[in-house]
Amino acid sequence: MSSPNTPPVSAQDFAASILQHLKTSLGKDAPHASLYDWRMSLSLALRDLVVDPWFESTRRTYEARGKRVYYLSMEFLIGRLIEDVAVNLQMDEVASEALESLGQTYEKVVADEPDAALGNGGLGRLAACFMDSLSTLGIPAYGYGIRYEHGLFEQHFDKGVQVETAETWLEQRHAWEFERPEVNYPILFGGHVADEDGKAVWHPEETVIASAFDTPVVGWEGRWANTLRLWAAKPDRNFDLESFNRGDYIAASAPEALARTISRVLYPDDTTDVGKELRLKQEYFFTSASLQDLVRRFLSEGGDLKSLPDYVAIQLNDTHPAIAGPELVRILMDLHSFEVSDAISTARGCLAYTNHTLLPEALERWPEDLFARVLPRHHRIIQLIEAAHFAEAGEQVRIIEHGEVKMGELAFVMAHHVNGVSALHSELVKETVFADLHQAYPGRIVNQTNGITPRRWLYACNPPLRNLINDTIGTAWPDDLEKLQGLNAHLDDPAFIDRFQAAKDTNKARLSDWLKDRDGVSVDPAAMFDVQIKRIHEYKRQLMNLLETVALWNEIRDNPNGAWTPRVKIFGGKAAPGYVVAKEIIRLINDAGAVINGDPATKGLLQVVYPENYNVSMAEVLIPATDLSEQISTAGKEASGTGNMKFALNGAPTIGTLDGANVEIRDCVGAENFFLFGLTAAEVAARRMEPDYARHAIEASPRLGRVLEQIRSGVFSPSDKDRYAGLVDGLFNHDYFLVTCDFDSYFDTQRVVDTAFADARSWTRLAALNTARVGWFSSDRTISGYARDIWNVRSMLATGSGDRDVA
Ligand SMILES: [N-]=[N+]=N[C@]1([C@H](N)O)O[C@H](CO)[C@@H](O)[C@H](O)[C@H]1O
Repeated sequence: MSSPNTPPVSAQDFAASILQHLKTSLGKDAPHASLYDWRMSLSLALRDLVVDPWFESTRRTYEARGKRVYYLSMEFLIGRLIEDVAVNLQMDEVASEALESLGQTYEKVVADEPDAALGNGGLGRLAACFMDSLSTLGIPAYGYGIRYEHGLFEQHFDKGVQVETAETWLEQRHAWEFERPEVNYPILFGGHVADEDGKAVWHPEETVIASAFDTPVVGWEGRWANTLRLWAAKPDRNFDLESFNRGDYIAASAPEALARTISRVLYPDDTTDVGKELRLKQEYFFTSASLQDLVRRFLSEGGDLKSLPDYVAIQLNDTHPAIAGPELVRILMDLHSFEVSDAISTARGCLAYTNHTLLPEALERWPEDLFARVLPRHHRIIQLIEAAHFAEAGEQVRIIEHGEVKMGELAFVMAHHVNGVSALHSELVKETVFADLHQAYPGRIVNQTNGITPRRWLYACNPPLRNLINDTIGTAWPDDLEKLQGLNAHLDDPAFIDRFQAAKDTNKARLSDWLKDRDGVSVDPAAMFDVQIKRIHEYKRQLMNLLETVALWNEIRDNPNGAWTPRVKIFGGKAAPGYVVAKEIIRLINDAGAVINGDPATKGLLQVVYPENYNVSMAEVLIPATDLSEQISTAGKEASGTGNMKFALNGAPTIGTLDGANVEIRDCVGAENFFLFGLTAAEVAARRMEPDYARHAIEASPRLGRVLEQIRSGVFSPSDKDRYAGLVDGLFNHDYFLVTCDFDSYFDTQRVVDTAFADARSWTRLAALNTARVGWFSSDRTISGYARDIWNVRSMLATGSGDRDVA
């Protein structure tokens, strides 16, 4: 079945199209084709079906003079695209049949595609989910980012230690992009600003060219397609032949190498301020290119820049593109002769900013001298913006302070709206990081709780459950996810519960086969798959999960005849290469896992698995197979989380704290259907005031004390006894994330989970209930909220005149 808007394509026709591309695009005939050839031919054949809706969407937006959304993000954690496009075009079954008729296996061909890993974690994946929802809702939009040559590093374990190697997604041709050599912009750096005839004129020292690569993003049923425009850096001058002829080959290729450095690699830090000059240049590079591009488009459609806010809604994904405020002011003042106050108000009318974290180390602050050296014109403009802000709201909050340029404050002052990413987080943003600005600009901070696209995170990654849902409530849910509520009526239908269990079992069997094939690891699909997959960070408390695992190991060995619920503890996640403690935690999980997995006393009852190189594609295999979702961050620290939503949607109940979007998930599924533990955000703040709170917590918990002593004394590092002494001492002396204080509550709640899981039918009912009640966490709902409350844009779909209400 193909979508109503794409021409019906039979498997036979589609097979012919694949063969055509094999011949003319890959220059191969079927008998000599490699997996790469088949994968590319399939991708190109699918891409052919996206081009018409893409052109149509662009044409209709142009004709309607509709308002466009511009989503500026340093990260787009896309993953693979074949299945996403096939599913959105309703071509997945046709594609599978076509390949089969050509003697190929769809799953095998799909798995050959490298992930586009242009992001670190939640922030980057959210941007990718948002692009899918913008197209599905028919909202005209561009995503703007950087076409990194190397995405997030590849993670390997060397004796349990994380080692990083460069990611190489572009070593092979990227099938989904269209190069736009005609779309390029000069990006200026350094130099000085001179006052000439009363005007500030920037004389840059360095110029790099930003060149565009476009990827169409098609929505559900192919009704609309937007553009993801990624910028690559190129030198502004040709190859230096003279140096080459002189034999100075380095000098000859230096301009190219230097320029390309800007889009060479993604900085691997998640929720940490990078603070490096190259990072600032990356942020300005893509932001300036994007603003120059959208202003050119607006003017080419006959627009008057004074009305720019009526046609352009720019969303800043965190502070990484916060330079957009001064840059748009520069473009309006220096290139279009706006007065400073008009330039500032016009720019603010276009800009909105999303805050994704409260962690102080993540708030970007650039040394003023570095900033002024790299962006001398913007340094001046920020002083003008700050002066206007002082005039409007007083001088409580400065943008430039203590020799630093604070990008959060700059983004806030230059935005008409600022939003947090969960209800709890948005309140904490008002009470903490932006408390003064909230006072000065009441009503500017709003909430837009995150969401996930159900097309990738249920329809595509979980066929067994998808089919069950289709059979039970029909097929309208993929772009109207709250329709899943219809499953509530089936929770007490034994046949439905049987099928739900069967779907989970199929996914668990698939995961165990995947682990066996990939890593030679055998897991028992009948055991509870207890999964924590996310970036490694102390506030996410993978360490507490490991401590509980060791405590359970002790408990089982102490009570070998106890009625233990077999568990497989599955961890997945990368640590930023420079994050020493996080890398220690990874090593400890692997070291402890090796000892526990080798212990005959607990074999079959407890196992630790940590597959290398967690990424989007791995999440798509792990999440459908999960029984228990670990969302155990210190309350007040995880702004939202989005993995929590994916697990619940795929029928995995949550053990978690009242943090981020966990709070709203618990509200949706019901408190009795959520395994809650731990201190609340307010209690965390109070506990931190108590002296020696960690030591007291450990003294009060012999179970925890025993585990810490085992780790400190080298039980899991016999060849290097003191390997974890520092890590354990750290818990005793400055357990900032209250692992020690929440441990007992966490351990006890895990035992409640054991008992609940032992009753298979009621557990399956609980799992199905989660799926039924988390439809609200669709990124379609999130984007509808942004469209209504922040962007004031309308969908182009229903009536074709851009006035369908997307609320
Ligand atoms: N940066 N950043 N922030 C995060 C994630 N680490 O990427 O953004 C994500 C997307 O908003 C949040 O879900 C998550 O809680 C938050 O920590």
